Amino acid sequence: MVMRMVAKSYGIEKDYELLLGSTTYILKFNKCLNPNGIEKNLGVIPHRDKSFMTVIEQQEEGKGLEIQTKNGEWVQVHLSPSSSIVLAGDACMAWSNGRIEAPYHRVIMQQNKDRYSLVLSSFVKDLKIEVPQELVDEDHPLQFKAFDHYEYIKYVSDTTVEGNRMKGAISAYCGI
Ligand SMILES: O=C(O)CCC(=O)C(=O)O
Ligand SMILES: [Fe+2]
Repeated sequence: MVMRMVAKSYGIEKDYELLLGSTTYILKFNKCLNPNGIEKNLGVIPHRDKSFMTVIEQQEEGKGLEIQTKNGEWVQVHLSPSSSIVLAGDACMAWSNGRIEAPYHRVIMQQNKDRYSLVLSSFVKDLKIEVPQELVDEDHPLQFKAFDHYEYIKYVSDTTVEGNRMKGAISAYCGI
């Protein structure tokens, strides 16, 4: 829904519909353990999602998820149990020719209890992700070559933890 609106505003609905036809989803149940008094314990390491899009629901109201701003500051995302947050992943950033930023995020544990969240991620299967022509012009030269999403995931997992932490993994993989 969010993506459909974004695609419409860029005039690339047809390209988006094509991707949607090849989209698969993975639902992950995430548990971060009680930090047992350790202040500001890291729950999830800073990363950019390797998915196309991610939707996060946090079980309880509270702090935890943080997103890094362009000037390097970490800001807390306040999520109520009835709301979700939509994050763009690396694949969406590349597809949009860098127009849609995949946020660098992490989870910081600040309460003395386990934290549960539901993470729904989308991936594009059996179709190369290619920047729509409409998003390339003199002011916006092509930034990413066409790529296979699952090959990209394989590339990242082959480079182990380092690959997952790498902020610029997608640029290293298919950047121009
Ligand atoms: O649990 C969360 O709120 C975020 C988890 C996350 O960033 C991820 O699984 O990629
Ligand atoms: Fe994430």
